[in-house]
Amino acid sequence: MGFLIALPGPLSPPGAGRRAPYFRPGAPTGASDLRRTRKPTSCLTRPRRLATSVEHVTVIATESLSKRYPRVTALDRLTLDITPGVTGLVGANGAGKSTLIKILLGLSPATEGTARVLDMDVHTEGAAIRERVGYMPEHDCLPPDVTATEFVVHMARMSGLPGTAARERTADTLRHVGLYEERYRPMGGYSTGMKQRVKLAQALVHDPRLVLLDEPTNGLDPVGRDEMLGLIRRVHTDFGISVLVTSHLLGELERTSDHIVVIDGGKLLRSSSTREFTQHTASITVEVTDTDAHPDGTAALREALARAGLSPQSPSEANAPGAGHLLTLPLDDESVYDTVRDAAAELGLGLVRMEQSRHRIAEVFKERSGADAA
Ligand SMILES: Nc1ncnc2c1ncn2[C@@H]1O[C@H](COP(=O)(O)OP(=O)(O)OP(=O)(O)O)[C@@H](O)[C@H]1O
Repeated sequence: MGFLIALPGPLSPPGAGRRAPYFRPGAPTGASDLRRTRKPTSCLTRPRRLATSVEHVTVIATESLSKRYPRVTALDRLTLDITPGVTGLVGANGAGKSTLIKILLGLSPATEGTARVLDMDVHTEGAAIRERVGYMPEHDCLPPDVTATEFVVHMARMSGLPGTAARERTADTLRHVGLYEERYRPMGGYSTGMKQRVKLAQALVHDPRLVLLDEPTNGLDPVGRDEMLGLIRRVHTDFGISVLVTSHLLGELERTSDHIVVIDGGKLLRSSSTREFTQHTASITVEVTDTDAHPDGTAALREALARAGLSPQSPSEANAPGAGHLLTLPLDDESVYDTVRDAAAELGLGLVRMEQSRHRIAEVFKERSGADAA
């Protein structure tokens, strides 16, 4: 979905140009009040609204939400309850992620069911939702001849920020996404990673309570992905803004998200905390050093453990970097820890790591589809 950066004009969806007023309901609204009360740039320079006692509050709630196009059902009776924090929405291409975001922004009507965002009805309160929600579209949609500063200032002004505040908040936001040095260059010369950062900055500049990020790691190399995922995590931890972030890669969001929702063919496959997804398995992972006496310490330990009646294995991701130095062992009881420690000590090997293994999200689904096929 690449339809929206909220530029005014015929290409903008109805209401897309309405972004957040700078002041929250109940806050002072006049320029003189602004001068009297607070410095308008402070929001991105200090933690704000960190979710504490309101963890139970629902940020997004859908009930039996469906969207049918003439030839395809994009969403099929989807019921979700998303709380504050970072939520990963994972699904293959065509699973319905962008369709869900369009409905949540009040830009596309659902065929059936209901959806509420920040306790507002997407059907009747779309404009109010867009005032309080930031949105980062999936596709490249930045004007090439415009600098990042000009663009983000424009978006901030459209959100109702006065000129000076818009410029100051733009500088803060671009600094937050790591584009401060490059902010006066036309965006046509930016790399994909820089463009993604500008899109993130414009989603944040109006101080939203929630941001919807559609495939923010699209087109990025592994380092760029890691950096973007780190930035997204900080949007919540540093500023208390809730995040719904989509990806078609199952494992990508597990370090970034508190909660993971998986959809397939518009249907909900699973929604649970990342911790539940990646719960401990009943095995431990062990890593030891090599020594002069045992140049392959891992092999020596494997033999010693086998002699002690254990069944050491190579980890399931055998091709992963460093996997050749790891052993996994079934954790039948706590004595396994002692056996490993004693074996390593007898061989004179340093014990680098001995920890209970965790599921990877991808493994959970591999196991499940294996069970389904059986
Ligand atoms: N305007 C539309 N008219 C008809 N079909 C559509 C429309 N928008 C989306 N679809 C279809 O709905 C399904 C879900 O599309 P959607 O864009 O929501 O998926 P997605 O999970 O975001 O995937 P991607 O990351 O590839 O965009 C797809 O089969 C798509 O072809």
